[in-house]
Amino acid sequence: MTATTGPIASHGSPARSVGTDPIIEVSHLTRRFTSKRSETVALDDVSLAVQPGEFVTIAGPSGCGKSTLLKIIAGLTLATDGDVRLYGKPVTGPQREIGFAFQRSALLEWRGVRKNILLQAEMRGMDRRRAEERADDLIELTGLTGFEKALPHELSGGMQQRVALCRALLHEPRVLLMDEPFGALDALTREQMNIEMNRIWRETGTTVVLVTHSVPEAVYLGSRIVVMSPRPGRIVETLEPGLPERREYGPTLADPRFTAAAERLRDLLGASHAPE
Ligand SMILES: Nc1ncnc2c1ncn2[C@@H]1O[C@H](COP(=O)(O)OP(=O)(O)OP(=O)(O)O)[C@@H](O)[C@H]1O
Repeated sequence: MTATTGPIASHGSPARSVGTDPIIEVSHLTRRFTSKRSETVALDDVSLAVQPGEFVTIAGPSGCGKSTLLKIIAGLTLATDGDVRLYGKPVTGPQREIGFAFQRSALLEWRGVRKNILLQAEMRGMDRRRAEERADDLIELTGLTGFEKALPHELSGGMQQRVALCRALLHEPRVLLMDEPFGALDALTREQMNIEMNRIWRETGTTVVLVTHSVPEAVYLGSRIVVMSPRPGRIVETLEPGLPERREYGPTLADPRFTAAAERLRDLLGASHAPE
């Protein structure tokens, strides 16, 4: 693992600016979906502050409002009540200054790896040369060198997710929102992506909020793990295992701080799955 220089590291050193203002601030958020026949309360009074440089994982049972929370932070859907601030400003519509990665990589089948990554630059009207340099740095960072022209169907699922990740990071967002980005991958590829994600987080200093159903993924990646209840989604507990930022996979999984947090998370999710 080599330290990266150049545009990738341009957020400055990946300093965790503890004690500064939150980069994301969610206050008393409620989201109801109302139709003629029913009303669903997806989120109920959720408050969460994310500091610059944190890696927050959000775990919770299916349907507890995790995706809705990410979409509200991104300004893709509005809250019914409550307030969201990103970079200190109220979120009132779609946010451009973030990266978003989904479970499905959503690549264009007829475009090669590099051109799929550069789509982000085209949509934003970024300076072409800067974008190309940045794309090449990201291709190197994510181990895609040699596959620049490969089409999505020629790539493994893990490689496709790496391309999607490069695209989400191309414009150097300070905040990256990820909705189950590795959920469709096999277990070994998922582990590999977790290891890479930890490295990319450390090397870029990006603030990450990642939604997951996986207990090991939540604890391995998160500097903080937010646990949600079944619908209506509320935050039931926040875990801070205190693991170092650099995490070798095997030793981390055997670390008592990891095992204790994983056990607690399993308990909370298990308890929240119990019939009412
Ligand atoms: N656009 C919508 N219209 C109506 N109901 C919605 C809409 N989006 C989400 N919901 C409902 O809100 C609740 C929360 O959905 P959401 O997708 O946020 O949950 P989730 O925790 O991300 O689920 P999963 O883990 O299964 O992806 C669900 O009951 C869902 O049916």
